[in-house]
Amino acid sequence: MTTVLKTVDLRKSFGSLEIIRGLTLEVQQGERHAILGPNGAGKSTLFHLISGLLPSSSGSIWLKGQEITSLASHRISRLGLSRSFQITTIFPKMTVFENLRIGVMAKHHKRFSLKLASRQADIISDTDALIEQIRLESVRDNLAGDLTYSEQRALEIAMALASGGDVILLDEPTAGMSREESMYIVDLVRRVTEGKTLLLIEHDMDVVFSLADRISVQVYGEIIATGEPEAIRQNKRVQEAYLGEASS
Ligand SMILES: Nc1ncnc2c1ncn2[C@@H]1O[C@H](COP(=O)(O)OP(=O)(O)OP(=O)(O)O)[C@@H](O)[C@H]1O
Repeated sequence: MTTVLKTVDLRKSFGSLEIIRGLTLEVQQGERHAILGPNGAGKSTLFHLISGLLPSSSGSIWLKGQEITSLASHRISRLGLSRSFQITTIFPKMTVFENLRIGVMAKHHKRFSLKLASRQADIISDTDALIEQIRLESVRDNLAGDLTYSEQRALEIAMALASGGDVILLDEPTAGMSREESMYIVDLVRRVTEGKTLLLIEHDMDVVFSLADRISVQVYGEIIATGEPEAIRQNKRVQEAYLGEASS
């Protein structure tokens, strides 16, 4: 097993409030790893630290063996880490194709050696391949703002994939969805992360237990347990801290 992403004794304070409190996490290459935890546990903050959106107060973060703790987010992205946001980040007045083309262009602009014309042809075919992958061909030229909620979330996931990263961070991709919509997203996430590494924040137990190879439980800024779904389900500390609370 190769560790692809790691945090070591990570801490983050906002003023005098410590939100991430010595958090150590290891994500293995190729796994789908879910972070489960109650509201306010600091899960989104953890993603902001890993993706370079916020600086950490102390501790370290490693991607593919390279320390990324103080790197800017665009440099972390270039090393192969892609993320989606809990808040919708698509452009509503642009079409599905135009939205995705922005992400794809970011990837292609790294390859300066290519001639402009062939680069543009590549951008179009990569964008269409992505649209096919998320099965939004029928709404390719519709404005993103006119899509259904679950289609918008699918587009958002595709935006995270567009930059071509092989370590994908998704923050609550099924938030606010019906059961049917959630299962559509679960199926989509499973397909599009095939062969990649996924770190996923998710509240929905059914989603977590059907998608994750391993689960880490985050409570008050710390990981209190990591393991395979069944071991997490049986873990007494987890039951007391989270699962008990969730089912009450
Ligand atoms: N920029 C900030 N300044 C001050 N406090 C913040 C900031 N960002 C987050 N917090 C606080 O940190 C705590 C953790 O927030 P965070 O969004 O990381 O939790 P979460 O586990 O993702 O919660 P949820 O499941 O509700 O999204 C919250 O109490 C929040 O108010």
